[in-house]
Amino acid sequence: MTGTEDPTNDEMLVQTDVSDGLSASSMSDTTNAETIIRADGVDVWYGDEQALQGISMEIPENSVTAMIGPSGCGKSTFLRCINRMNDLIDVARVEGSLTLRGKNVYDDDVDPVALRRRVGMVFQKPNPFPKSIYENVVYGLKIQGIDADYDEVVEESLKRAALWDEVKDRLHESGLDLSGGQQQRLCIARAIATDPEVLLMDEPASALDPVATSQIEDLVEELAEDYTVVIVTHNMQQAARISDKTAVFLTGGELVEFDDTQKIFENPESQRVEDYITGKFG
Ligand SMILES: Nc1ncnc2c1ncn2[C@@H]1O[C@H](COP(=O)(O)OP(=O)(O)OP(=O)(O)O)[C@@H](O)[C@H]1O
Repeated sequence: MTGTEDPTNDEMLVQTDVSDGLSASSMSDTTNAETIIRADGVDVWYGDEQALQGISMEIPENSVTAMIGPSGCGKSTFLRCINRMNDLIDVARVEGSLTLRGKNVYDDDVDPVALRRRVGMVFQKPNPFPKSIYENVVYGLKIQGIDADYDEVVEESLKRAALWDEVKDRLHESGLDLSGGQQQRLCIARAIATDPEVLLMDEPASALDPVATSQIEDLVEELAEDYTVVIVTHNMQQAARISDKTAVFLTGGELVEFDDTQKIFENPESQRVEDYITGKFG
């Protein structure tokens, strides 16, 4: 997506959600943080091909959890399980249990639309809608018919996304006129304007230059004070810098190790993980 097109189906889905009204709690001490997402034996198939095998992990709230591993090992697939974006792929089948605050998101009575409001998503390439900065931020609220003080939401969301100072004098100019890094922060502002609990980020900095990447990394760390961030990255240094927990997936869709980030990078249990993070393969 070049940023000049209409919103894709995925973006529209994330933005057209209807609220079930649950809001984030705030907890800054990740050591004692409660589990917000628990995967237990999650298997995913695309047709006959198994993409994830028996994934189990507990993600603490108000923390950054990184998913790393070689291309095709299932990181994005796992991310998309959390807000049921895989529902949109006809051939995808998910088994096992994946709970958000104790409720299995795959239960029949869970509305995927309401779920996606609690679990926002930021995509790899910045994809502002072809609208003003202001309209981008309030888009989700407006199409959900949520009445709010839009001016306040815009200011608050842009401040939380560390973009306010750069755009406060041109809120009615097009979001597409911003730099790539600013566009991605605008997309983050758009994702948090509807007050989700979890933010899923699929390689949010991979299309950005080093300065913009560093701004996004700082922002992710700040966002974890109010949100639970789950981020897929190809960049191991980035995972080491910004995450509290790291999940290492390896070929075949296996979660080989999940632990505190420092442990994974300094003293992993698995030889395969050590080989991967020291660059012996992948
Ligand atoms: N829509 C789909 N239809 C069929 N197979 C798919 C689909 N999406 C992913 N796959 C397959 O599932 C496996 C895992 O893919 P996934 O994109 O989750 O991996 P990844 O670790 O995120 O890869 P990358 O780092 O390259 O983005 C791959 O074999 C991929 O080809």
